[in-house]
Amino acid sequence: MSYSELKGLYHLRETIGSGGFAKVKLAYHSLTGEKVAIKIMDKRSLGEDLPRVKTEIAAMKELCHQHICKLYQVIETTDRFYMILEYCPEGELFDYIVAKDRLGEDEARIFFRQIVAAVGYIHNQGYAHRDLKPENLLLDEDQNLKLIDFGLCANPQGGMEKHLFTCCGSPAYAAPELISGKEYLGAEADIWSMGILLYALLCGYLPFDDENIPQLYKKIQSGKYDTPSWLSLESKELIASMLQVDPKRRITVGHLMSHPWLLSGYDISVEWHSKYSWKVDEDCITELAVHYGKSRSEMEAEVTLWNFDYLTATYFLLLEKKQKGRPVRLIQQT
Ligand SMILES: COc1cc(O)cc(Nc2ccc(C(=O)Nc3ccccc3)c(OCCC[NH3+])c2)c1
Repeated sequence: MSYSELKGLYHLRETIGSGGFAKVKLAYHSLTGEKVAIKIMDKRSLGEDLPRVKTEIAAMKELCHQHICKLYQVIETTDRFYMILEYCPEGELFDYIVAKDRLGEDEARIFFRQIVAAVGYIHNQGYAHRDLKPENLLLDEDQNLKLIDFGLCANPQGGMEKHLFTCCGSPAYAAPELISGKEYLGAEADIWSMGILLYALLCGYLPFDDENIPQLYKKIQSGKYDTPSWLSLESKELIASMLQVDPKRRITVGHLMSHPWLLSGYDISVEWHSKYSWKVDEDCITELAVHYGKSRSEMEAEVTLWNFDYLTATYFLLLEKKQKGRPVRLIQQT
């Protein structure tokens, strides 16, 4: 494969993941030398999943948060989509839980606070993820969680969203109202999935599980699950407040943020605001202006178009370098 559209912009390395209609390759951004992940999708094999990609790209352009995997650039050609994404080398939360069997409350709390921060931000931006599960939470090099795969996300104010369930994902994380095909709100379904996630973190297995799908649906709709002895009273209460069959009785992400279980050991509620501001960083603008031989105001005007082109990627990756204490410098191209 040539991937000629990436030539000179990114140095492609090995494939680090391949799923249904996508392949993810490791790459280096040539101007900063920073590592990125490039998700490559062939339009032909996408078929009816093509709208999912457009949904995801539109959402990712709006969602910029420390616990959401960052989209740096989008390249669309006649045959392919390329999404240039934040590098998350420590794998999936799913594998992390399996490797440790289950997490203690303190470690689970660190991760769950990050998940609540990401979902709180998404809901505040008027979105719902709708496919929350440990496979969609990756760990970056600092062991921070990054939420990925917004292919099923939607505007939670939407009413009867199309019953997407049949085409994807494992039902084990799906809310009862989603399964019964009733009208549902994405934000409420996300809270249920977070309950399943917290249970999986603390127990190492799922509250509702069955190979037989109709049986699994019955268990989910019953809302009955067992709580192992090692769970504290507070964690049981928190899980119960999310795994409410009636979505109107379910806790909201706003109340989650100041729930006693999430606060214990911390004196501040979950900080869900994005650390990124759309206000540009002066040092990065200066370095870009020097590199491209433009004035700072010209450079700032071009960057703040946020075209998710190579310039957007270069700006965000320069900002990453600065935040990691590396020199805010571009590599002079020979
Ligand atoms: C918005 O972020 C998204 C959206 C999406 O649809 C898919 C992904 N997928 C990603 C993103 C990054 C990685 C990654 O950096 N992996 C990695 C890097 C170095 C070593 C090992 C893995 C990614 O990896 C896929 C394989 C991991 N199960 C997928 C992000």
